[in-house]
Amino acid sequence: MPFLQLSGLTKRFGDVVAVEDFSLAVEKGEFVSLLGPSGCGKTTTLQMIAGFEQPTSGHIMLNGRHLEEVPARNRGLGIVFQTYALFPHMTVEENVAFGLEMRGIDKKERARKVAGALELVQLAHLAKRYPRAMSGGQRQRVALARALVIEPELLLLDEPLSNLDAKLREEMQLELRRIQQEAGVTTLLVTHDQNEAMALSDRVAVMHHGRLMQQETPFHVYENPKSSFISTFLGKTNSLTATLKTTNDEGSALVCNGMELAGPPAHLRPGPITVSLRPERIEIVEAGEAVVSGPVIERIFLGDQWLFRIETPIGPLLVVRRNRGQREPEHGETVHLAWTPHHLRLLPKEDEAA
Ligand SMILES: Nc1ncnc2c1ncn2[C@@H]1O[C@H](COP(=O)(O)OP(=O)(O)OP(=O)(O)O)[C@@H](O)[C@H]1O
Repeated sequence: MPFLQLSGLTKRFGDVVAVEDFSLAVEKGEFVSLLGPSGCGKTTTLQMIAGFEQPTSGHIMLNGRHLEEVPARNRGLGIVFQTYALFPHMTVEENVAFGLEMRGIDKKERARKVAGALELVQLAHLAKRYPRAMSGGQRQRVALARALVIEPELLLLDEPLSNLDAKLREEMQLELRRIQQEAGVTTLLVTHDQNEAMALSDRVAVMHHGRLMQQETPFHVYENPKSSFISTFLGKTNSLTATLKTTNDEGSALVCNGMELAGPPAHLRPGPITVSLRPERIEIVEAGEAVVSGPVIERIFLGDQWLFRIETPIGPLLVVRRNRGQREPEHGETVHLAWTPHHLRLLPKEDEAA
């Protein structure tokens, strides 16, 4: 039996179905992200696990116990919110010690555990500080130490890094992963930030309209999205409308804006489909090798990479190239593009409306 098992979890608020028939299994020590756009039901799912919301139906099992009947305070979970929720009148060590005090842990043991938790988040030197005299990143570490000090069976993180600026957020992502692995704690993270979910998680569970759409490793979800919603939500992609003409074990034939294209074998019926082509899969080639050609209509330098938008007969294509310090096409210059057919992902058309 998995360490955490959500089975058929559903939550309705009046007419609104916030979470629908959501099932997910998480193994001990695993880091899983619930990823999805605003309003897809991520927080509601976390709140049901935490015990702040009652499921309309479904079950939550943690380490062999049914959690539905257990009051929030007795679930023994570590929780970190976006706002950190530190006590402003308490020092860092008092904040971290609070949960232990509530549990009646004696002073000596408390001091030992607090020291260990502050060590883990690398804040031992700031134990006597007050939260107001700390940066956002440091406060976030205090919140983490406070959640981890009780040695929770499960750590729940609700958008914990979204109040930090971009650079600090990236640093804290690495930190969060290190801390989670060192503590070995099973972790569920709620985020709408695909980079964060990919950087941190063993597995990503993508949600849309209260439902679980796909749950696999970040690499697998990125490379093999099940729907066009997922392919556009996770990373950048070129989404093309096409018609699948024929398919067999060798490959498929597509028509996109009147142009014939070769694709990989498809598990779809002939007819309208969506084709996803990742920008980093498109190469700039010589005229003779081109699948499509067209002028550069946008050219953006991002330091480590270049983004180009090329006007082609199958529509504008986004192309990403690693900056290697070499000459890159100019605005208006005609470029020739190619890709291998098996890099196309053929997805059902209906998904777009979902
Ligand atoms: N207490 C509530 N009463 C009524 N509707 C609610 C309540 N809480 C959430 N909802 C609705 O349920 C849906 C899911 O909300 P939820 O907060 O779980 O989404 P989310 O994916 O976490 O979004 P965000 O990232 O914006 O917080 C939304 O349509 C929301 O308006």
